[in-house]
Amino acid sequence: MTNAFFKVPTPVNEPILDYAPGSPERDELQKTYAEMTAETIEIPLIIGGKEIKTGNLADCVMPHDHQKVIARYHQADASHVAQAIEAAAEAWKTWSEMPWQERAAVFIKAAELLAGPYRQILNASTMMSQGKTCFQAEIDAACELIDFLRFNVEYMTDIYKEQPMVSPAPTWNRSEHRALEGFVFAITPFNFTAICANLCASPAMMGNVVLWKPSDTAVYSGYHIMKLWHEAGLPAGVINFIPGPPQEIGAAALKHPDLAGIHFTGSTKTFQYLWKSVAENIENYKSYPRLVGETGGKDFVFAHESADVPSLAAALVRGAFEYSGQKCSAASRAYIPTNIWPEVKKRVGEMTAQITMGDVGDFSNFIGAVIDQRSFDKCAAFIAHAREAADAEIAFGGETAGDKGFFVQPTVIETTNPHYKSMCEEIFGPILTVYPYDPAKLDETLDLCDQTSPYALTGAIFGRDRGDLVMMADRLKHAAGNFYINDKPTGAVVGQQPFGGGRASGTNDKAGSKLNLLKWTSARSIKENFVPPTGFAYPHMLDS
Ligand SMILES: NC(=O)c1ccc[n+]([C@@H]2O[C@H](COP(=O)([O-])OP(=O)(O)OC[C@H]3O[C@@H](n4cnc5c(N)ncnc54)[C@H](O)[C@@H]3O)[C@@H](O)[C@H]2O)c1
Ligand SMILES: N[C@@H](CCC=O)C(=O)O
Repeated sequence: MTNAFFKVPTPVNEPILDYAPGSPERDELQKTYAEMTAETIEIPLIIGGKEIKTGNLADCVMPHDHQKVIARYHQADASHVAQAIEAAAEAWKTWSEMPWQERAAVFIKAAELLAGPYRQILNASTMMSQGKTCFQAEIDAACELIDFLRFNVEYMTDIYKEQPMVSPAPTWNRSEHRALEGFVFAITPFNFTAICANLCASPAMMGNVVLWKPSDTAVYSGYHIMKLWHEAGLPAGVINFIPGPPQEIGAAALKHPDLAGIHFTGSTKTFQYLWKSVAENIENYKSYPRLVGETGGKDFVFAHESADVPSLAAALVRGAFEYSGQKCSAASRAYIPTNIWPEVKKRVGEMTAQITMGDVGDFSNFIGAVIDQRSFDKCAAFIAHAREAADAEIAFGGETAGDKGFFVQPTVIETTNPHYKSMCEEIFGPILTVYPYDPAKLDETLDLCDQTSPYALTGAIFGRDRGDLVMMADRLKHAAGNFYINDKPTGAVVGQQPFGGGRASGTNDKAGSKLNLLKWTSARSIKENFVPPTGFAYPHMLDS
């Protein structure tokens, strides 16, 4: 029992290390990467803190060298889901009752471990399994995850501090926040180690227990996250790691009466499937499962003719091609006025030609490969379609090479048709489609941008005149949950631009914010009456 209102350490964004030649962080990361790629590890399930080997093995490979097996992981089946639910229920008894400051301490410690000894382990594992360059791994697996952990602890205390405004005498009104009754099912994508960890950590921080099904292409970094939680002192059974076939694991968890929430990031199609499954089972649950999903995007850059050409061109290249366009925020369609397009195109072409692509262990590369064969084939199909189309052409790039790694050259498609296939559909690869528009048709082109895709995740506008910027921002108000003015549409930072989109892009619960944490708690309003009435009659019933 402690008598104090604790104040948590004030969160600050983790500084991004630059990995310049000769820097200590570069040496350490290169050494860690070399050591980790030299061995093939075995990855068990982790249920109730115990390692479980099912014998049903699958491989983890590197996207830039897909013959290189870095791990063999044991896959769960429906029986392991049942075990994990049991282990989680057991852990819930103590974890959901643990004082908040003790839960906070686990995640603050995890942040410090990650800022220190775990930094290069998580960076190297993200480079190896998800094909990120050192810089892209650093901003994700190290900085963003540290920020999620530190800032969420602060947001959690903000939630707990909020109390009813009024307690008329002789009463005292109070609010308390309970864990959800049951387990949260965290289903995570391949592309951000920080997102995968946070989808588990944010419900757990609020006192919940979690079943975690990682993407089959991010099991390797996921396993290292589990080690981080363990070292930070997270009790057994709070987060249970169950990689394996999505349909089988999903079906077993989704129909269970104790499903209290789904914390998902991934494609729109998968989230819609999950939502439908919950709807079909709705009568079987003990409570209404909370559904939080951040999903696909078709993110845009829209330029006014007054846009600064050099910064617009740089934003297109970085926004579209960093991490091979595999950020949900990546610029994938652009609307550029015809009177500035020739100059923008020249600059984009010059920069694109300088992009280096290859093994991410070679720090001179700007990008690696796309995640897997499926993604490679999808990119190749979009490129082939553009080569054949009468209303589109390949302006730059367009080469692919899949023998050693899943390499797709950064590609710019130019189209005369604002509804051309790659202006509308999410690709999730290094392909940017540009529609040069007549500047006299600004108004209708803004409508096109707003209405062309079902998504509303990120978007950027470029221009100089404040009146034009205000008008464009207003017209595109619902087209993006993360909106940028004269900047690329990627690279949101926790504590600065909480992340998430609307329409088909998700429930917009803003990862890395109080809004998200509120989903993982069930409030109880308490009224205490110090002088309760002793009779039933109202004053108007009394004799005068
Ligand atoms: N909005 C955001 O914040 C955000 C962030 C990152 C990625 N994304 C989106 O994620 C997608 C790319 O990630 P991905 O390829 O890993 O997505 P995905 O939908 O293929 O997979 C996401 C997760 O869902 C699981 N899954 C798939 N089918 C399932 C089923 N039937 N039952 C249970 N689980 C199932 C997968 O195994 C994986 O763990 C893109 O669409 C991207 O835009 C969105
Ligand atoms: N938060 C990241 C995108 C996450 C999705 O993949 C960004 O803003 O670039």
